[in-house]
Amino acid sequence: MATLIRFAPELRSWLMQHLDRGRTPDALVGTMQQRGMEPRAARAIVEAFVAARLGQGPMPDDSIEMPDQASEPPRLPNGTRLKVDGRSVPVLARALQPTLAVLGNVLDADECRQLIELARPRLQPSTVVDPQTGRDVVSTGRSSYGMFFRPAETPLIARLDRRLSALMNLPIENGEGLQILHYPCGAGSEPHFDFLRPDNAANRDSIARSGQRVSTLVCYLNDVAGGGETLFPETGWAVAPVPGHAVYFEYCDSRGRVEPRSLHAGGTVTQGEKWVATKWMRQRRFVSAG
Ligand SMILES: O=C(O)CCC(=O)C(=O)O
Ligand SMILES: [Fe+2]
Repeated sequence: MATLIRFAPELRSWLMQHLDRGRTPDALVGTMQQRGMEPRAARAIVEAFVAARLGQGPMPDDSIEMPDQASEPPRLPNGTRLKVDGRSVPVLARALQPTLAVLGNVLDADECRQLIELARPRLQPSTVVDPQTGRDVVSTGRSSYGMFFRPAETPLIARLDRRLSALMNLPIENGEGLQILHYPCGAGSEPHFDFLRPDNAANRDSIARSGQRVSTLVCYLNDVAGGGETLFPETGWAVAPVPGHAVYFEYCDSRGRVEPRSLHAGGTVTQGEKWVATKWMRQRRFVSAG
């Protein structure tokens, strides 16, 4: 069941204008609440406009449908400790909306070191998909280096694929190959979403094969002398890159609705260097383009 919420044309143009100017969804919801709108309705309206701008649905005209049911429970299990692969993984911090958690003891020191050494000779400048052409171009904002392991490429990778998918509470086959990123001093990444925007053919094909990306686990592999936090500007969180720890976040529900508050960035490394291993999970079995 859903409730139809109607709104005035003035609200529509006010929202479009302020989203164009880069105001955050939270700030807009806050203003609408101050002007007397019910919080859940305000959030549903703003989310519908944000989703439409991300190519995730039609631009609302004068009404939206607000689902009556509460939001879905997170995929990340409850509790302060997760038991996975014979280890006890503490949940050091957790937020519900959006689902965001800092996990300890995800990788041990030897695993971190091995991942860096296996990846080092295979690193390439990071690329982003050009929204106009759908082609990979070397990113100017990111200025990091990266590589992908194939799923279960070595016994170590197979073990980590198993452990990380168990932590993320999804079948191992839904996982993309583990990605390693290296940020030299001065590098970082621009605020971005990990879900795929269907505004180019490569992303549309990828979503058709494997479904949307639903969750991310970024594992920190080394001690960063300065900077390099993972930043979530919509929540105010800055997660410190502590070796062996990881930050986990979810951004797509079972109906394919994406979470704009999952916006995040790799803060600039101001001293030393930063290495991470990223696992992305899909709605269904991951089938690569090749
Ligand atoms: O480096 C980080 O902290 C974030 C990495 C990231 O956003 C990604 O791999 O998608
Ligand atoms: Fe990301």
